[in-house]
Amino acid sequence: MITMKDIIRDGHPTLRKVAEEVTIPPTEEDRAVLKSMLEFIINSQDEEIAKKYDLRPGIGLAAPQINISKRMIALHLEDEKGKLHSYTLFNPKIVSHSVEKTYLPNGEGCLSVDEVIPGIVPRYARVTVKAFDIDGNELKLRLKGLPSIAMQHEIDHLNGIMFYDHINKDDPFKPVENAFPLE
Ligand SMILES: O=CN(O)CCNC(=O)c1cccc(Cl)c1Cl
Ligand code: NI
Repeated sequence: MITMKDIIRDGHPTLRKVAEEVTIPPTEEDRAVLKSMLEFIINSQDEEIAKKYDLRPGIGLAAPQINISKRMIALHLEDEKGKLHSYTLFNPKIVSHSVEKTYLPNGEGCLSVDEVIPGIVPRYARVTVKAFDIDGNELKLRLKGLPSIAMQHEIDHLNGIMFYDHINKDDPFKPVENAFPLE
């Protein structure tokens, strides 16, 4: 099982690389790694397991965070309507997005960043994503709200981008044009 010791931290070069596309159909090994990434996220949200293994909670994980520079991500979160969004994806790609932007009022965090970095992280309010599922089938997702924000945070990891790269360095809480707080 993945634990915090497997997660690389800011400064590790892999976090700033553009990850390689996964060959489709995926190998058994790629499938096993992706499943273990989802398992970690679910474990990190389980009070007992997280306490037992000292896991920091997360709603997503990208393969570069476990030093695997491949385009694989896992997400496991509920949206504002209580709908579960649980995804294990290969080669996710944003194919279209809203002009409107949104951001989490309390900012974002990252398992690969040990310190809290406050500030507005502008994200597209809505995204359409094409990807391949755990079996190599192509799928299309239309997301808004927290699922949309988390998807963008994870796809950024595949392109060597960290959430704080989006924060205004001069004024972290400066209003962003056409961006509205979530909730
Ligand atoms: O890349 C994934 N992580 O670093 C896992 C830890 N961060 C989070 O769960 C998290 C927290 C707040 C906002 C967003 Cl969008 C995310 Cl994703
Ligand atoms: Ni992250």
